[in-house]
Order: sequence, then C-alpha cells, then structure tokens
Amino acid sequence: MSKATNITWHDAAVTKNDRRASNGHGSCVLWFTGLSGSGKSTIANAVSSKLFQQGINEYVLDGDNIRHGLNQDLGFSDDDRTENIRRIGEVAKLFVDSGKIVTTAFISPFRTDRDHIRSLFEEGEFIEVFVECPIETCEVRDPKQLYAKARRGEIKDFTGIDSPYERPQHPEIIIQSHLLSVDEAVQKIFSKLRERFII
Ligand SMILES: Nc1ncnc2c1ncn2[C@@H]1O[C@H](COP(=O)(O)OS(=O)(=O)O)[C@@H](OP(=O)(O)O)[C@H]1O
Ligand SMILES: Nc1ncnc2c1ncn2[C@@H]1O[C@H](COP(=O)(O)OP(=O)(O)O)[C@@H](O)[C@H]1O
Repeated sequence: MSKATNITWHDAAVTKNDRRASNGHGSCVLWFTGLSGSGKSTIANAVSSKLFQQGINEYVLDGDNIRHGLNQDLGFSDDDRTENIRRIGEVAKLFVDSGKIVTTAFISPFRTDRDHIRSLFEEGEFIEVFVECPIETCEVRDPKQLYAKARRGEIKDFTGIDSPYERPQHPEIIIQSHLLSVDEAVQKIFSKLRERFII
C-alpha cells in the first residue's frame, strides 16, 4: 500500500532520451526468470560482458547480491518474494531511466509480480527472458547445493520443490538452457536487442 502523500514528482532536467542520444544506444530491462540453477546469472553475466566489451552502458542486478544488501530484510515467503521483486522492478526502472541496459537475475516466480513490473515500463522497454530448464537438470547442476539441502528438508519453501514457479505465458525470449550453450543464449538475446533497435 502506497504511503506517498504530500509529495510531488519533479521532472528531471536531463531526460531518458537525452541519455540515450548521448550514449548512442537505447535502454531497457532484460528481466530473467527461471528456477534456481536454470542459468539466469550465468547468461545474464555473459550478456553483460559482451555489452560492456562493445562500450554499451549496462548493469546486472543479481538475486543473491541484492539479498545481501537492499533486500536483506526479506526471506522466501510468498509475500517477501513479491516485495523483493517489486523493489527490484523499481530499481530496474531507475536504471532504464539512466540510459542503461539492465539485466535482472531473480527467480521472480509469480506471474502477477512480473506482469506488474512490465506495467511500470514503456512499450518495448521490458524484455522478459524465460530461462527454461527442467528441474531435474537444475537439480543435477545444483551449483550451490541448495536442491540437496531442500531435499533433506534443511531449506523450506524452495522454488520448484515446496514453493511454486509460474511459467511466463508470453515471454519475449525463451532460452532452453539444457539445449543451448551460453554463447547461443547470448546470441539470441543480442538478436532481440538489435531487432528492437536498442543496440
Ligand atoms: N527457499 C529458496 N527458494 C529459492 N531460492 C533460494 C531459497 N533460499 C535461498 N535461495 C537462494 O536465493 C536465490 C533466489 O533469490 P531471488 O531473490 O532470485 O528469489 S525470488 O525472486 O524472490 O523468488 C537463489 O539463487 P539462484 O540460484 O541464483 O536463483 C538461491 O541461491
Ligand atoms: N547452457 C547453459 N546456460 C547456463 N548455465 C549453464 C548452461 N549449461 C550449464 N550451465 C551451468 O548451470 C549453472 C547455472 O547456475 P546459475 O547461473 O547460478 O543459475 P541461476 O542464476 O538460474 O540460479 C552454472 O553452474 C552453469 O555453468
């Protein structure tokens, strides 16, 4: 619930379009969503590195890192996940306003939360990237050994085990990370950025 009373929005002297023109490229959010271990962080960072090498202003907001700071008060209940994603959406909007291509790597398991974030952005600025990977494969990868802990009952409310993941219905990009290499995934995302004249 918003508590924003007696406050006034100020228009900035330098606009998003001024920054885009100065940068020589557009800005948008690449909103990754998928199970733990599906490859969100790996692919988001590979995209970020390639953009950076090309002199493009970019930034990665990563689940684990944000939960160490900005969102350290939040856990993994449904309500906390919703608040986690709401805050990240607002932060991502600031990055897009600043002229950057921001990639976000959060499970973001709930469709209504992702759709709310989409509604914050102008047409074409929100690119939902569904990293689709069978849970069996995520569980074999288990880069942080979290599935093993969840199976032993040491972590509760683990996504895909005892907490739901709602697949996107109309994502702009689907990456099947059990079938594509990281390089192929990066190529697919770059194609979308070119198609939208962002780069
Ligand atoms: N219960 C539970 N369920 C899912 N994930 C868990 C849990 N506890 C800890 N972790 C670790 O936290 C990372 C997910 O954080 P997110 O902020 O992306 O989650 S969410 O979007 O709010 O659902 C997730 O990181 P990724 O593996 O990068 O997805 C895990 O490392
Ligand atoms: N095609 C692929 N795309 C992304 N990650 C892959 C792929 N194949 C294997 N992996 C591995 O799977 C793991 C994915 O972990 P991570 O990127 O942290 O996922 P998430 O951020 O979704 O939790 C990494 O160890 C990565 O090296």
